[in-house]
Amino acid sequence: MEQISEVPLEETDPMDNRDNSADPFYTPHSHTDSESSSALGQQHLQFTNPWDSKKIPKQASAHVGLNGPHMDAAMDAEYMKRRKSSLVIPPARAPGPNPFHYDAMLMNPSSMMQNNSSMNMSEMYPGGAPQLAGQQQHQLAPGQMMHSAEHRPSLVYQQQEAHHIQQIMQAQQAQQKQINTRLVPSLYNSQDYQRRQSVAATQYNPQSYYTSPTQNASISASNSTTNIPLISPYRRLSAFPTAQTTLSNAMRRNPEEFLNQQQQQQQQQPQITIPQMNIVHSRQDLKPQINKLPKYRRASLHSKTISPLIGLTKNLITTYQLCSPDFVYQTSKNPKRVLTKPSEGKYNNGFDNVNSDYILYVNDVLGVEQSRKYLVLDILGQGTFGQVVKCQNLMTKDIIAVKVIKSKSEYLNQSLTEVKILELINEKIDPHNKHHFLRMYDSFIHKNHLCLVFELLSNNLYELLKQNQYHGLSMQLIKIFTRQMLDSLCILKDSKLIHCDLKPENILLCSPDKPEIKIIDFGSSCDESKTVYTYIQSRFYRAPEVILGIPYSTSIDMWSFGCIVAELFLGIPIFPGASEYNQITRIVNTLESPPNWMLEMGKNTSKFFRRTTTSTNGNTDFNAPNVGETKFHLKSLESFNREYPNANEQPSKQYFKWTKLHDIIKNYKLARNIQHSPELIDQEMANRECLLHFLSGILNLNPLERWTPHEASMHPFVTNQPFTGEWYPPATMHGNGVTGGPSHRSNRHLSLHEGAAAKQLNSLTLKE
Ligand SMILES: Nc1ncnc2c1ncn2[C@@H]1O[C@H](COP(=O)(O)OP(=O)(O)OP(=O)(O)O)[C@@H](O)[C@H]1O
Repeated sequence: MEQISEVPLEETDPMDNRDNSADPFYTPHSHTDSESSSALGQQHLQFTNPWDSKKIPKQASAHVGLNGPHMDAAMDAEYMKRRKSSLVIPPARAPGPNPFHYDAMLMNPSSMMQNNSSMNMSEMYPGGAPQLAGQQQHQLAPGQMMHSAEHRPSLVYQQQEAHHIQQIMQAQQAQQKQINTRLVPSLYNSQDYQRRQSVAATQYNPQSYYTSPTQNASISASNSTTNIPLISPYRRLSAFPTAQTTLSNAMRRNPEEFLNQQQQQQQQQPQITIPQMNIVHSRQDLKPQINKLPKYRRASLHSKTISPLIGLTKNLITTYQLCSPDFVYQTSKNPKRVLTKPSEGKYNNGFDNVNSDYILYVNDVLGVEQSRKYLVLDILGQGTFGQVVKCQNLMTKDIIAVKVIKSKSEYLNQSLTEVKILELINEKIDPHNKHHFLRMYDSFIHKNHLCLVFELLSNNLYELLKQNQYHGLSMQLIKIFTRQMLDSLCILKDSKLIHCDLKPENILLCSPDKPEIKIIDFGSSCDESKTVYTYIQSRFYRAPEVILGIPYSTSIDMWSFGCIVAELFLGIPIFPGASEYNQITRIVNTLESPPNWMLEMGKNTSKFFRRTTTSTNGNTDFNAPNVGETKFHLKSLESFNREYPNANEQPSKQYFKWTKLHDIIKNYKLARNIQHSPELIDQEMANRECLLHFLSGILNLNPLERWTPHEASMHPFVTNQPFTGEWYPPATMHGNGVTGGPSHRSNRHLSLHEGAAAKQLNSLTLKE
């Protein structure tokens, strides 16, 4: 099989292709292309880790509407404002007319009226016929307005505010003389409309039919133009109080008596209770009150009521159909949105872009066989090997994920290995789908592209951290993920399979609301006895033995696993190396130097380390032949740049205040909600102690001492047994050649193991 070419030390790393748009670790030097994004095109919902209420950051808490200690006053006020407006309940309404008639009328009232001449007014407007301001103005001279007064009150749908009423009462005498000629509904004042919209119907007061002379003057002026206020007539009508014609006659005969009667009637009528705003102090206060049959909700097509939220989201198509019976939804009529970037055709008869990626459009169909046709719905991610799209099986209607591999032969060949390994895992190794491996359903070729059909999963762990504003997850959640990853790693080790590309991007949640994960992307995987490639693993998660160029085994997955666990705690990668030199520098500075036997064996050791030999007289002689004790020193930045001027290595960016793993973990900031509880702080610090011990057993530079997944599974961090400060893995059948022992063995012990280690590693075939 053709090997993906080795990349010179100073070049960018093809394994790094995460979406770096908001990544604090993004440096152009450290990644290949920012287009290659695992989250390309995805809309990132603001994720607030549902299993980690403790750690929800301030911003995130606002997103989910959580109130409480995380909210500051300004946010609180804004939050309340939004809640207030959503609590305003519309007034009781007569059955509404077809809103489309109204809209059309607003556009062209006269033609609309003509078009609807066959329809009688009561059919169109069951609540009473509205009169549009402009239309009214056109048809009636000021003196004539009273003739249509029977209809006019029907247009008044909102109550006046208290001070208006007072004004009205004062002007009542004057109005009595003019009432027949000056009764103009205040509705036409669109500002009033806007202001009153949130005032509920219980304050409805017939006095509001009257307007003050000053108001009338301004209204008359505004109505003298043909402007139609930008108010939906549907809304006007919907709030229209019924039986207005008789009322207005009575009102005209004796307005004073009428008003008194109305006031008395109103006092006798039971008051409608409007929901009151309450300040939300805690989560408890957010308990929703659910009415089985809420008022004012529109009916669905099946005569059940549906909430406005459902109506405008889940039931959008039904909502459209209710508004316009002619509306028919057809996906095929949707415009085809391109999902691939760049979208210009270059190869494969224009089907592929410059990167040999198939140019995908929404509503494309992948596959030709009847039962294997997949309708493209959206993009899920993009990686080195191709694009992953959300699709629907046109026959079964199942929603699945399809990975469309690039059409280049090296990617195709490598992906055929992924197919073989996934088939092996799905059919033989984990036939009952119990060990957190991705399921593959099908594979086929479409326009020279290998397509792999997978079960649809949710966000990957990198996206999870990103959406959590790069804050670490709770201990509880880290433990849940750790157990599942270890379960998979045990199975892989027993099957002698190496994943070779474990990273947060390749661990996906099964669904957004459950802490259940699966491991994906077996495109770089291999059998432990066939470790063909030396340039493997994404840099941040690359094991020291791979960097140094010595034979490797399943223990490289354990290194990546350790880096992932640390990242889940810290929220950001523990070793975010900008180059291989930078990567090994970070590892050495944070942990320790690799043992001598590794450096002696490493093909790449001389790139990064300077060998010194202590001569017999005790002087350090860099160039002396091997006499006395040999030591390795990491090259300084200056000497590395002198040797490899093209590398142009930059000083390490410091993402943590502390250098050593111990200090980084211990001093990591405490979650806000435990900061004031000494008890919770003690518990957190005990958990950190245990995590630190766990990590130091896994992030052991010596692959032969690094804990195996079976050993790690027995650690108190995983089992939740009490951690006493010391723990040694019990001897297991699954060791790395050295059974048991703490991560920090003495140098004396190490030297004893060196011979055995070298022997064992040499027995692994290294084909290059
Ligand atoms: N089954 C799936 N369901 C949902 N999303 C998926 C699925 N498989 C992959 N993805 C998304 O697509 C991204 C890329 O997938 P994958 O890692 O398989 O591609 P790749 O080309 O092999 O990437 P890499 O560069 O890591 O090798 C993943 O990080 C994930 O976000």
